[in-house]
Amino acid sequence: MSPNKKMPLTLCVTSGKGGVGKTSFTVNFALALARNDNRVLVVDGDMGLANVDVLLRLSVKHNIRDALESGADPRQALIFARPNLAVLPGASGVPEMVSLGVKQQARLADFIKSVSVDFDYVLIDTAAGIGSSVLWYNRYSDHNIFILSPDPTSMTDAYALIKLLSRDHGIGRFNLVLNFVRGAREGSHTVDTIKRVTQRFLNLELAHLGSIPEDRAVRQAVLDQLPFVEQTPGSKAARAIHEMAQRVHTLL
Ligand SMILES: Nc1ncnc2c1ncn2[C@@H]1O[C@H](COP(=O)(O)OP(=O)(O)OP(=O)(O)O)[C@@H](O)[C@H]1O
Repeated sequence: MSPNKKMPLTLCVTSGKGGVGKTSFTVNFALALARNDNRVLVVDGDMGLANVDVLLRLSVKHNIRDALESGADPRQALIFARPNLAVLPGASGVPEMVSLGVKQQARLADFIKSVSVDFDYVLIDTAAGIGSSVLWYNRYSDHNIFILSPDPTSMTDAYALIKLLSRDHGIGRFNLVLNFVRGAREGSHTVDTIKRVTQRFLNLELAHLGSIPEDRAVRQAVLDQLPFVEQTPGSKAARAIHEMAQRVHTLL
């Protein structure tokens, strides 16, 4: 690497509650960034139940765990899924990868760093919950993107994870993406509520990167194993993703 080479910006996509659209967001946001001439790496950091490869219909030969254990060149595990877009597939059904020990964390950090150098953005799709791999990925990344839905359980779980990360892990900045929005009023009410609560009880200002409407195109794209920004580029969800990709500099 040349001494002046810019390091990639690493963004961790996380949520607290499961099923709120982290993987759909990560894959489609990555594609939108890739189409804006950025070189993007998606790391499937859901160490127990990986599925980035499923949404892109990729055939996986080596995953993150195989590459870590074999000591082979980590780049061999990368799949070049689209122009400007590579994927480091996660391990599925491997419970010990969910709770990382300190040594594993150090190896994973070296490993991800070594594959990241050729990219402008690294997006890490984490597991749901507050397992040690989720906390570690949040600490490792330059910035986080918190996906939540207007569902009160999603807000409660996001709040719990934000509290844990700010209190015990030194993270002071949180960027929200609201998903499954069914109307402007619901969207702004949800964002205002979580911002007010975190300001009042944690003394934290949350940033709002954008909102994605509930959109049948998203579910259909998952069923067809194609990203919705490709399958239905004119859909409301795809337009929302492209707008956020244009605003990515606000995370810096
Ligand atoms: N904006 C949306 N409109 C409609 N359906 C959506 C939307 N976003 C996500 N979904 C659907 O919600 C389901 C869960 O999405 P996804 O797998 O991306 O969530 P996740 O947070 O990554 O889940 P997990 O925590 O299990 O990893 C999928 O079936 C997806 O199609």
